Amino acid sequence: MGTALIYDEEMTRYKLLWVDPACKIEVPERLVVSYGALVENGLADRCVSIPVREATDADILLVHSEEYLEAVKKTPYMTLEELKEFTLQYGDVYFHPNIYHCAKLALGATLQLVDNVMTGKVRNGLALVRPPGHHSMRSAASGFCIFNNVAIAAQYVKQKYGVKRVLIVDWDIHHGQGVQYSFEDDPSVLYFSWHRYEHQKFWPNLRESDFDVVGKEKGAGSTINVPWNKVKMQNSDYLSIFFHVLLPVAYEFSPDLVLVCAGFDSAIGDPEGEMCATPDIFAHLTHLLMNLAGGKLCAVLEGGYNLKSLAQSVCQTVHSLLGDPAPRPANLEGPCNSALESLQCVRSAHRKYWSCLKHAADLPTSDISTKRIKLAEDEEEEKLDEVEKEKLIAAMVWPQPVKRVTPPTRTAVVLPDGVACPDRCKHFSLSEDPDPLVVQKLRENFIKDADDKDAVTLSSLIALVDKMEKNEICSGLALVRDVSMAMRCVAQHATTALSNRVLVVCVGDGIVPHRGTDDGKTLVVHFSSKESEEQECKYLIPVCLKKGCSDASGFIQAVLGLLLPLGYEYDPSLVLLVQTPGSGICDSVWQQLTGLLQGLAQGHILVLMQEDERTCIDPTCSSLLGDAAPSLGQLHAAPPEDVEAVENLRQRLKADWKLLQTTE
Ligand SMILES: NCCCNCCCCCS
Ligand SMILES: [Zn+2]
Repeated sequence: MGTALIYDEEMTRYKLLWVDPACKIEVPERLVVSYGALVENGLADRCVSIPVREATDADILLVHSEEYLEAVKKTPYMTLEELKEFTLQYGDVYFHPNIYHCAKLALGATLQLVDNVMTGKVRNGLALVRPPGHHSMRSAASGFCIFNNVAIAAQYVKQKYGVKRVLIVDWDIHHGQGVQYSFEDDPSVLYFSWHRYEHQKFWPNLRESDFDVVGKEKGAGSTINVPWNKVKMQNSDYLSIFFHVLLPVAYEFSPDLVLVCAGFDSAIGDPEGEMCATPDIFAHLTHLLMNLAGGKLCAVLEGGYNLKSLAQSVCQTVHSLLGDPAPRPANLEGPCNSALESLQCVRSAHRKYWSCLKHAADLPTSDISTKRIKLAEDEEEEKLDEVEKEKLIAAMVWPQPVKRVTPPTRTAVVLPDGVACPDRCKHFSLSEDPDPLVVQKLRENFIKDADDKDAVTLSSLIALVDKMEKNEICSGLALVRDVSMAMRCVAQHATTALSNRVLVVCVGDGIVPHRGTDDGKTLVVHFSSKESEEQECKYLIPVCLKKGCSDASGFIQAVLGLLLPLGYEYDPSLVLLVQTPGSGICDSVWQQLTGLLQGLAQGHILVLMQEDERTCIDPTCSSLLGDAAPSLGQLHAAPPEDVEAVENLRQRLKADWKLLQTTE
């Protein structure tokens, strides 16, 4: 299934008609450069183009009041003076004779997107719209927003499709207070937002944007607010929140649909956010959400005011929606202290609502809620001259995102004779006889009993890895007689011949290679149900799960909170995913793991399985081909001893691996 792109240039036909410094950044060029970049990068053509429609009154009244709608309906006929007058009753927003029409198109575009995703016409998509929506409230416009596109979409799918649970991820740099107010007592809609806050000193300066506001009554726990109390947050800060707050809760919640308030003012260069996360981070944020809800993800444009980073971030998002491998998450370090403080506060505030956070630490000693009052007092701190600051931010530079091309072959498979090659995959075998020298070396190093078949298989694997290195093949699956031997052989070849870093993820109680773990060329993470005899060290990490990998909840929480942070910080050029017999892992969990790991190494992942594991071939290939993994369903609490084991491991390893930190 494809990716929808919903855009209409009519939404560029309104703009600020008077002087208002607070609104001058919200310009029609935001859509022009975003759509233009999608066309220029050949992305628009790869999407399913779906026409916008005008929202109806009924659509709008799902969230807004009749009196507000009636008032907005009058604006097309207002004079300039009347428009200014009408605007004064709201904050940081402006009206225009054509903005009501455009607001109906923005909402209509959003609903067209959710209709096409919910009916399976497409898997996911992006609605490129303005005016944005997440600040508008039941009876008020705010923050450039007229109708709350995403909040209405959530009510709409609940009503029209009987959707039980909707996750809204608001990665815009502002708090979508309008969305929060719509669902604060509604447990069926989980609203997650991070936002520049600076202890309530940043717009919209609301007390209810802080981490300790978690929802009301039945909705307690279904509002997650992550305040950024400093600017210049980076990729590591954003990923830490995904690994240690959003993803664990999202998997436990198990939404039927994911809506993204896709604001890109959280990217570097934006005058509003003043953050330092680079546009390619949205490739990963999107990818990390794409295995939820069976892949049903609707992204709706909110903010984004630096035309260059906005256009790049939009392209990164659409590349991922299309299934293109993400660029490697280069040189991540740990979250900064302020981010760590917010992380710890949010996890602490939500531990009584989410079993995945039950073991979260208490509030930090330096409880930041007290800072809110103190900072409010000393307002006189130096105010960098606005104009100077805007110049500095506009002058920010960052590397051009790398071109994201999908290799000619997406997935190659090495299978025993007589096993059919799954469709859409390419059967891989040696084009000519294996090089006798290579065979000789293999025999010396890896093959004890001189079984010629092994030599051919290993030679094929080496050739396959070489083609992945050249980006001719993206990913691979191989069924082999002896997975341990194959694992050691591939790891050795990749780290020596190709001087790479290899992340080896072993699932099951098989043997684990020790080579390369001391010089950091190989990072081995081994999930098994048995206490391991291996000596744990920085690059050899045994993860003992009592229930093994058969308990979906315990396993997936270990993947999200331990394996992904390790993998992203290690940033391998190849991922080796090995399933040894007896892992007990079920297909859907295996597919989630395979899907999530493809965010690493530009999607270069090689899966090794025992040759008699025939049932696993199709699910594994489906995931390697970029199909969304099936939803795991709502996850019960993970076995306490497994949670404990992962928690202890994280505490021990966080000195070496900063992305594992969850407390300051
Ligand atoms: N310095 C200008 C202040 C603008 N404040 C409102 C921002 C609304 C963003 C919507 S994503
Ligand atoms: Zn914003």
